[in-house]
Parts: sequence; structure tokens; C-alpha cells
Amino acid sequence: MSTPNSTISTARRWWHRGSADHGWLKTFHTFSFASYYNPQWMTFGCLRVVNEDRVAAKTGFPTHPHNNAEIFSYIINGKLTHKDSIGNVETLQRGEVQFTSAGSGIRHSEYNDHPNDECHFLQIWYTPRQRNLPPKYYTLPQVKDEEKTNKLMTLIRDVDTFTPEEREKTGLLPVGRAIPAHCSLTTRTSILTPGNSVKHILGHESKQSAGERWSFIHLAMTSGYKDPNALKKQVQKDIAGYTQHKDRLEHAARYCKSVYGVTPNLTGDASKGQVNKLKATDPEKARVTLTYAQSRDGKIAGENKKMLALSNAESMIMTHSLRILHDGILVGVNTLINDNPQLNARLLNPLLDGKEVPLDALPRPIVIDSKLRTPLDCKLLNNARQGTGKKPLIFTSANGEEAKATALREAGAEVVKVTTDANGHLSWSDLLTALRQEHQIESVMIEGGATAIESLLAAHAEQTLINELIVTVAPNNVGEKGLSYRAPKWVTKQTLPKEKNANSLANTNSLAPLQCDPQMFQSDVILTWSQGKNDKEEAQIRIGDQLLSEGDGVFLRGGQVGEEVEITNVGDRNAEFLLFDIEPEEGDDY
Ligand SMILES: NC(=O)C1=CN([C@@H]2O[C@H](COP(=O)(O)OP(=O)(O)OC[C@H]3O[C@@H](n4cnc5c(N)ncnc54)[C@H](OP(=O)(O)O)[C@@H]3O)[C@@H](O)[C@H]2O)C=CC1
Ligand SMILES: Nc1nc(O)c(N)c(N[C@@H]2O[C@H](COP(=O)(O)O)[C@@H](O)[C@H]2O)n1
Repeated sequence: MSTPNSTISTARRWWHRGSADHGWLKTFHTFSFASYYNPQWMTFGCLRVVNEDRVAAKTGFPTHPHNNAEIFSYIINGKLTHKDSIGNVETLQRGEVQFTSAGSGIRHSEYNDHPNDECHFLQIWYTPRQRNLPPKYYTLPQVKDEEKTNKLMTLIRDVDTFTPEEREKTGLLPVGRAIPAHCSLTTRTSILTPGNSVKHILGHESKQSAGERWSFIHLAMTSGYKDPNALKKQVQKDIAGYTQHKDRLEHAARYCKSVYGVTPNLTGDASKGQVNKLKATDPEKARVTLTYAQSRDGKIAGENKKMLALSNAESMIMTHSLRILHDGILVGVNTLINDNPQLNARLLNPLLDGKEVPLDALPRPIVIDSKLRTPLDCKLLNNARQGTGKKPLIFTSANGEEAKATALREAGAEVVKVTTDANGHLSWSDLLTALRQEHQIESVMIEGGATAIESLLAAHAEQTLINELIVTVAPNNVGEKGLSYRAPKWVTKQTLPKEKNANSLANTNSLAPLQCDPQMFQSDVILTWSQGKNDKEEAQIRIGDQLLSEGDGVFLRGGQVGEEVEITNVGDRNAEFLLFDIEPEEGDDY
């Protein structure tokens, strides 16, 4: 899951691309195209157009002219008939690739003749380095999915890497031959099955032997059309006057879906496994969401650790929605003593028409408490005794504290021993293993406080433990007397990269490969980093610290010829993508 160290990566999210729904054509534009114009997104080296089109049955693009562009269609589903002014007529289907070097000028049409089915295809344009070349047409023999599964297949490469005889061949090319393009670019494709990776070496099959090399990877929307207008309407609703609890619950549910691929569902019988809970992604350990709320100036509590309502009503409902998706919620013993929390999901009661969330569906409270300082009269124990909360699970290392352990057990807790780490803290690794192996906790949400956050982040630097990191940032300042978690030691040892974006910072902190996408919950900003191993209904790939969903792309700049880019399928579905490896030219920008 690597990219060269020097790489700067910029994600191009599906919902941020230009898009249009003309009825007969649904289209996304990575770069400015047709009526979509954004000077920030014009070209990437010789890559000028990356469109993802869905053409309805019995419609298409009527005859239109092109010149000085190299146009490439990659069919994902359906059929597309191409006709042009140099006499080519061809119907393309899945696994077929067609390339037109328009040169001094051609006219062509692209039409979906099928009576019922839409045609889904990618259309890519390159800018050739020479103008007014003679127009040419190429197709590749149909490629079966198996031939490009878990390996990269080159579709197009620089004409200068072909022999003079190979350059002369047009039309249907022999099996295994790539198409020649008049630019310094290699275009490759692959279908990655879940859990598999491919490695691309920058400059592969190009004539460039050294220097900088850019790449762009686009993950196709193979599971279906994602409607940007529906999303836009939803977002407008999200940010405009939230007054209804129901709207807030819906917003929280959508957020959970986007992060985990599941929504909180409380209508089923939890004892029969009918309530959605996150599944572990590691057979050994519980999966972990680390989540907390902080002020804009980075404080998680006030002076003398005073508990503060940092989250607003809407983000608090989101927090309770997260709670219900997990089998357990863990806090440090100081939080327990200080805040006396309930760690339940009472804000979701309206989902059940005001009835209490049933006990079976609630997460189990977990406390890390080496010296058994948990107060016998805390709310967690009271709730367990009254049947409104599950039996708290207290992890300890205490030796010779049998009397307190017995008292806690009598008060309704389960007290379990776990090893300590080099810092004298309970070992996160052993604790997560114990949760999964011995206590049937597949997923745990860790809420804090400060000491727990910093020790977990430090442990994660040694061994990947955190699946999701979700931080609510409230728009207020607490002031210098507030409580913040300290940067773990390994952050201060490192030099921050020049480009201090969240992703590179995550890298520096060994939190790669995680990805950050902010979301607004009223005036709170929720930051989300995820490893991406979730039950998503769509394909997901990871490239360095970027996690791509279907329809997303990523631009990589700054890598050098010979360096490696690894692409990994982290979802549960096949991921079909195109990779463009480009030699940037003097003055190229994007
Ligand atoms: N804004 C937010 O989202 C949240 C804020 N908070 C705030 O945090 C504050 C409490 O934070 P803080 O005082 O730092 O205490 P914590 O709640 O983080 O508890 C820390 C204590 O837990 C015990 N512990 C056992 N194992 C570990 C381990 N592996 N790593 C870390 N601690 C371990 C230690 O006590 P021992 O040695 O006795 O075992 C340690 O001192 C409160 O003010 C609370 O309001 C809390 C949660 C969320
Ligand atoms: N998400 C979030 N936002 C805040 O503003 C907070 N203060 C907290 N605190 C956490 O929630 C616990 C209280 O839980 P209950 O309301 O009693 O269920 C507190 O102990 C912190 O863990 N979280």
C-alpha cells in the first residue's frame, strides 16, 4: 500500500467532479468539459479528459468533429457503436477498447443501439505532442476479465516505444499488442479482487529512463450509478436548519453508512443478531473506532478535567449512533471517575418511537483500570444492576487487590486481568485480543480520555490497531487550562513534511494508511480517518494514504521513474480501475 515518499497525492472525489444528467446521458467529468468549467481541473500532463458516461438505450452522440486529440473508449457494460469519417464502423462491448487519433480531423458518432440496456463506458482524451497527424483508428481484441484480474494490463503506450513496423498497424491489433499514443504516457488497467494488490512501476514501458513521473488512477463506478443531484439535495438539507430529531438521526445514519457501510438498525431482535453491529476485520482482535470530541483549540475537557458538552446536538446523536454499532465502549478509569458516564445510546430512543433501546442492543461498557479505582456506586454499575445497562467489563493488572475485585464483582462488574506494556499501561494489543477471543466483542469504540487516546495512538504507531479515527471538532475555544491529549513522542521526533495536509501528517505519525474526509454536523466538523476495511456495497481501493470509492480518482505527482505505486483492493467487491502514467512536461500544471 505504498506510494513513493516524494509523492503528493490529491483525491478527486466522485461527487466533486463535474456531472450532468441529460436523461439520455449521465456523465461525470474529472476535468473541465462541455458545460463544466473549473480552472482548477483542466489537464494533468497530456491527460485532458476523463469522463464516465452512461448512455441510455437507443441514444448516443451524433456525428461530431475532433482534431488534435487522441480519444479512447473503455467499455464497462453494454454496447457502443462507433462510426467515423475514415470508414470505421464497429460495435464495442465489455472488455473492448477503441482508440481514435483524430490528428488533422475526423468526424465520428457513438451510439447505443441496444433496445433496453444502457452503455457504461469511460472516455479518455490525450493531447498529442504533434499537431495535425494523419487520423488513425485502433481497437484491441476483447480482453476477458480473467486476463486482467489481479494483474496490470497495458492498453496504450507511447508510439516511440514501438518498432516502425508495429507503428504502421492500425485497426484491430494483434493479441497482446498495446495501442500507440502520441504522448509520453502508459495507460494500464486491472480488476482487483478483494484483498489483492498490484504494483505499478512509474515509467513502465515508457522511453523515459529517469526523472519525475505523474500518475492518475480512476476507480470505475461498477456497482451502479451514484446520483450527484440526490447527494447535493441531501447535503443542502443537511446543512440547512436541523430542527427535527428525525433529520439528525437520518444524518447520523447516512454518516455511519458512508464510514462503515452499515446503518444503526434497532428494529430487529439483538439477541438473534438482527441489530447491525460492526464485525471484526482481524480474526485475532476486536476492531477499533477511536473517537472523541475536541474544541477548536484542541481541548477535550475544561479546567480541572471538567466534562464539557463539546459536541452539538447533531454530532452527539452521531456519537450515539456510533456507539450502537459497536459491541463495546471503552473509557479510561479517570473518565469513569470524573464524568460518571452511562455510555448508552439513549439519543436513539426516538428511532423506536420513544421506547428505550433494548438492553441486548446496547454496547457493553469497558473500563481500563489497572489499580481497580472504579467507584462501586458509578452509573455503569447502577445501570447494570437495574437492567438498563450491560455488565461492565473492567480490565486490570491489579495484584493483591482481591478485596476490591470481589467488591466490584458483587457490585455487578466482570473483572479481568490483562498484561501491562513497557509504560505500565494495560497492553492494548492483549486487551483487544482478549475482547475478541474471550468476551465476544468484535468491535469496540474507544472514547478517551486524554491518557487513553495518547497511549492508543502510540500503540498504533507500533502495530495497526485503529480501524477508524473519528474526531468531532467543535467551533469554540476552551482556553489553555483545558485538557488536551499530548502528541505521542513519535510525532515530535519527526520532521513534518512541507505540505502539511492531514494525509501527510497521518503518514508522518505512522497513521497511514488512513484517509480524511471532513463532514459538517451543524457547526461541528467531523474528521474521519479509516483503514477502509468495511462492508461497503461498492469497490474500494487504497493507494498510499488515499482511500478511493467508486467514481473517485487520485492524482500522484512527484514520484520518480522506477518508483513503485501499489494499489490494493480493501473492499469486498472487485475493483476495476484505469491507471495513467505520464511524463510531465516543462510548465505542466493541473
Ligand atoms: N471530549 C471527549 O470526547 C472526551 C473527554 N474525556 C475527558 O477526559 C478526561 C479524562 O482523561 P484522563 O485524565 O487523561 O484519563 P483517562 O480517562 O484516559 O484514564 C486514564 C487512566 O486509565 C488507566 N489506564 C489503564 N490502562 C491504560 C492504557 N492502556 N492507556 C491509558 N490509560 C490506561 C490509567 O489509570 P491506572 O494507572 O489507574 O490504571 C490512566 O491513568 C475527563 O475530563 C473526560 O471528561 C473523556 C472521554 C471523551
Ligand atoms: N462525543 C462526545 N462529545 C462530547 O462533547 C463529550 N463531552 C463526550 N464525552 C464522552 O461521553 C461520555 C459521557 O457519556 P454519557 O452521556 O454519560 O453517555 C464522557 O464520559 C466521555 O466519554 N463525547
